[in-house]
Amino acid sequence: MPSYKLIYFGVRGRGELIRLAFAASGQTFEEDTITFADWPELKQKMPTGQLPVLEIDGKQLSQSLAIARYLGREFGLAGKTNMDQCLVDQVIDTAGDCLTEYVKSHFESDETKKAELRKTLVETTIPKFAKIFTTFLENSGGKNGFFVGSELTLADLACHEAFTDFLQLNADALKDYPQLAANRQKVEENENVKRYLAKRKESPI
Ligand SMILES: N[C@@H](CCC(=O)N[C@@H](CS)C(=O)NCC(=O)O)C(=O)O
Repeated sequence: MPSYKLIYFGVRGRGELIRLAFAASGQTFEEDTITFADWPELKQKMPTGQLPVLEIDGKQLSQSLAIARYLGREFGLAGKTNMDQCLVDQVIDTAGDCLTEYVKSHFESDETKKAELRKTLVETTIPKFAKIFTTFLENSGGKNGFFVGSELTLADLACHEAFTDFLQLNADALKDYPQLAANRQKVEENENVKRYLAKRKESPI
């Protein structure tokens, strides 16, 4: 078994799909949580000058989604066929788009602009993504409430993570999307994920 070390900040952010992939697979990994005070020095030593970085037996991998997909393939969460992998990937990349939108408001320092960005997120962006994910759920041929195949994949984990952000802005964000709400529940019923979520610290991002 290789040794895994995830280097990231103490937030969910772009590290969380990686953590969820480890958690769902019951795989152990070490976490090196970087403080913002320590970051400028460490930044120089990271391949892209950004985090997350996953070290596998000391080899450094960058780019959160490349890392998540690698782990997905290692742990059987990536989809079984080439087509299934693409169906999983379209959900992962859409969840990445969700995060990109969410962080715009999160890191906005002007309170008036922040409120405007949040209003757009709640009224327009979140419903738009909820519809896209629902279409994926309907069209990807998944069974048992999962996006792809008949078991949990990175697609389910990525959508769960995107809505962890969105539900903080609007607790009713899934009210009109029953298939998505049911998919979220399926993820949370996974015993490994349930254990992980029960211990996870609250984080705004
Ligand atoms: N495309 C990269 C983006 C990585 C990224 O934006 N990392 C941010 C944290 S989420 C970071 O390292 N920020 C600190 C910096 O750029 O100095 C990925 O998905 O890993």
